[in-house]
Amino acid sequence: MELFESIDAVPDDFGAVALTIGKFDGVHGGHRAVLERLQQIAAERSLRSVVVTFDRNPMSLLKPESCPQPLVSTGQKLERLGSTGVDATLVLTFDRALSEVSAEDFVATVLAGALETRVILVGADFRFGAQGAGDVELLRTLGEKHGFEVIVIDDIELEAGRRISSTFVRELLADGQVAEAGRILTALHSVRGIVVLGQQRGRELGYPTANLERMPEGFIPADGVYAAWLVVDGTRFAAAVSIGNNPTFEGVAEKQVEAHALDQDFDIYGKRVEIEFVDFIRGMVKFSSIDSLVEEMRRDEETVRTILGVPAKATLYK
Ligand SMILES: Cc1cc2nc3c(=O)[nH]c(=O)nc-3n(C[C@H](O)[C@H](O)[C@H](O)COP(=O)(O)O)c2cc1C
Ligand SMILES: Nc1ncnc2c1ncn2[C@@H]1O[C@H](COP(=O)(O)OP(=O)(O)O)[C@@H](O)[C@H]1O
Repeated sequence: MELFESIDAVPDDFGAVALTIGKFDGVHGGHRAVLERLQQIAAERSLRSVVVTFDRNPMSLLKPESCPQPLVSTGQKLERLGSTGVDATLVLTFDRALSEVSAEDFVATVLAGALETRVILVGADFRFGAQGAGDVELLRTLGEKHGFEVIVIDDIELEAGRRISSTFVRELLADGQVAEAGRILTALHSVRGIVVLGQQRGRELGYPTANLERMPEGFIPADGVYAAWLVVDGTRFAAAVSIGNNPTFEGVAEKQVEAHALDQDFDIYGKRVEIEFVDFIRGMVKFSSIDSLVEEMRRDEETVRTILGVPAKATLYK
């Protein structure tokens, strides 16, 4: 996938395109269905398939108090978009200046200027331009002027009838339902960040944990214990993950996202690692003793083995 980080980066001879435009937060199943349709249309008409997206949620600038936490960072989003097979993604910096561009000027400079748009796929509720003044109707009118067709795509629904949306995935994650979220995302939900120093206690408990930096990439699921994969330098390790402020111990103010890789002993401080959530095991508990915490962690480890299909360590007889 080619990546353009501004309209100026699009080469003049890039060619005619079919495009879709949006936040694509999470690149969930609904997004993927749209991107498949986009690629079909592009192939039928010998056009290149392009996604136009933003470097942040426009709401973070326009209405920060009600802007939701993103499901994925821009980096994670671009990786996921790349895996869908689209030819290119144009990432627009959503700053004050862009927020003030009128609907007409946006179409003239981006869709009909930097890009040679022939087809655009949008949802029925698509809004664009300053104050969201542009709608599908206006886009159609502008399409006649600039020579592109507008195709409106229906909402993609789950079997249960609920619309697939980033909001739905966010609600599931905030409730710890990572397996269900993964089903809608069509990929495991993940967070990633640098491994930093924790309280240096894990090793003493028999469960060293790689603690992620304070603001990792990706939406942090509800506090609790999870079965997950810890990805280090491209290798996946089965892991028991804990999210919360370790209530058994006093004085951890910040929420910790930490992963214990089963059967491993490695030094991964300073590495950028990814945690892919598979299933929820239990909530965070304030134990009355460290022994009862460790006992529960042992049970968690066994549960992780069952969920991920990792056999128990071979017992060594001396
Ligand atoms: C599988 C697992 C389950 C955990 N469950 C709890 C828990 O229920 N309550 C709690 O206070 N801490 C829990 N923790 C977090 C531990 O308190 C924490 O890993 C330990 O204090 C080490 O912290 P450190 O990495 O900052 O040294 C859990 C950790 C793991 C790996
Ligand atoms: N199996 C393992 N899973 C996770 N981290 C491990 C493991 N074995 C060793 N480590 C290393 O030990 C560190 C965690 O040790 P710990 O005593 O919990 O200290 P901290 O409080 O800094 O997390 C990790 O950051 C990692 O570098």
